[in-house]
Amino acid sequence: MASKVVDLRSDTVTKPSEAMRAAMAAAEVDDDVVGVDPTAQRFQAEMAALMGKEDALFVPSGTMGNLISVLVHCDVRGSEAILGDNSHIHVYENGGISTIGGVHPKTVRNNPDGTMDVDKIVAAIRHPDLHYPTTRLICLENTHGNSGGKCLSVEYTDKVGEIAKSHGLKLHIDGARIFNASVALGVPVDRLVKAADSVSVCLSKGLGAPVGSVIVGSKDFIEKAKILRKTLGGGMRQVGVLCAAAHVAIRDTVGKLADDHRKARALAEGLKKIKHITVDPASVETNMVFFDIVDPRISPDNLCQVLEQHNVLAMPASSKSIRFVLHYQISDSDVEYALTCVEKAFEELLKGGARLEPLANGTTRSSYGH
Ligand SMILES: Cc1ncc(COP(=O)(O)O)c(C=O)c1O
Ligand SMILES: C[C@@H](O)[C@H](N)C(=O)O
Repeated sequence: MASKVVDLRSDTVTKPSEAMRAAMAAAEVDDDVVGVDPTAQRFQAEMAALMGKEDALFVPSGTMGNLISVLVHCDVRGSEAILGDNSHIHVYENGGISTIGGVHPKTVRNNPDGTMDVDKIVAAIRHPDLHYPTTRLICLENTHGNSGGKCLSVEYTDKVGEIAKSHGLKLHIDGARIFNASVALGVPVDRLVKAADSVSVCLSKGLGAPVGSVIVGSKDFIEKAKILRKTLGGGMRQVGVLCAAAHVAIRDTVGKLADDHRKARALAEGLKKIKHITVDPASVETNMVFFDIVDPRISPDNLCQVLEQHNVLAMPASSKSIRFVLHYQISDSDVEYALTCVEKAFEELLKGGARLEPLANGTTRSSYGH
C-alpha cells in the first residue's frame, strides 16, 4: 500500500510548492486596503497583461470572483444573467448572485460539451416588457466542470461575444480552469478570452497556488470590482503573501497542465479495461475523468470508501459515476497505483470482503455533482 495518499478528488487539493512557500516568506507586502500591496500590484498587472485585459484584481476564491463579476455587470435592480443550467455559478455557488446580488438567473441547458446552443441563448434574451427582468449578462464556463472539463472553443466564445455585443449585453467567463482550456486547445489564453468583458481565473486549482483567484477586465470594471470585494469583506491587507505564491504558480505550473491532460487520458484508458466501468477516453479533453459503475450492486460511495482504504481519494459525481481529477502532484506511478486499487476495490466489494462503514444518517460522501 502506498504510504502517500493519491488524491484525485479535485485539482483544488494541490499543495503549495517549496518555491511558492519561499516566495510567500520573502514577499514584499503592505496594506492593500489603506494603500497598495506592491506584490499584489505587480501580480495583478502581470495577470492583466497575460489575459489581454486592462486591469486585474486578486480575490480570495473563484466563487467570489464570479459573484463580484456578475454583480458589477448587473448593478441595476431587476437584472438577469443568462447562464448554463449545469454551470458552477448556478449549481455550486449557493445562489449567491441572487441571494446577495438580487440578480435573476435565466438558465439555458448546457450541452454535454459545456456549451449552450447560441439560438437558445438568443431566445433567452428578454425584450423590454413590464413583466420581465432585464437581461444584462451572459456567463460561460471554460473548461466546463460538470461536463467533464470540456473546452469551449475560441470560435464559440467569439460567437457568444458577438451575440452579447449586438444585444448590448456583457460577457463573463468563469475561467476557473481557463489555462487548462488554453493548453488543450493550443490557443493563447488572451485570445481565448478576447470576447469577454470579464474573466475569473482560479489560481488555486491545477495551477497549484494555495489560495485565490484573479478577475480581469477593463479598468472601470476592476475599479467597481475592488469596491464590491471590500463590501463583501474581501479587503485583503498584506495580500502580497498570496500573490507571491500565485505568481510562482503562473510561472511554474501552466507548463505542466498538458501533462495533467496526458495522465487523465492514460487513466481513462486504464479504466476502460476494467469490466465494471464504462468510460470514454476520447471524451477526456483536459484533467478530468468521469466514469460510470455498471454494476448496480456497487455505488460510487462504496467504491470511494474502499479506494480510501487503499489511500486513493475520489469523489462521487452522481448516483452512478465517479470523478477523478488530475493535477501536477499526481505522478504516472500514482495513476498506475490508482488503477490497481480500482480493480482491487471491485474484487473486494464483489466478494463481500470490503468493510464498508455505514455513512452517517444515510448521507452520501461529499460529492461534486448531483
Ligand atoms: C468551474 C468552477 N468555477 C468556480 C469554482 C469556485 O472556485 P472556489 O472553489 O475557489 O470558490 C470552481 C471550483 O471550486 C469551479 O470548478
Ligand atoms: C467542487 C467544486 O466547487 C470544485 N470547483 C471542484 O471542481 O472540485
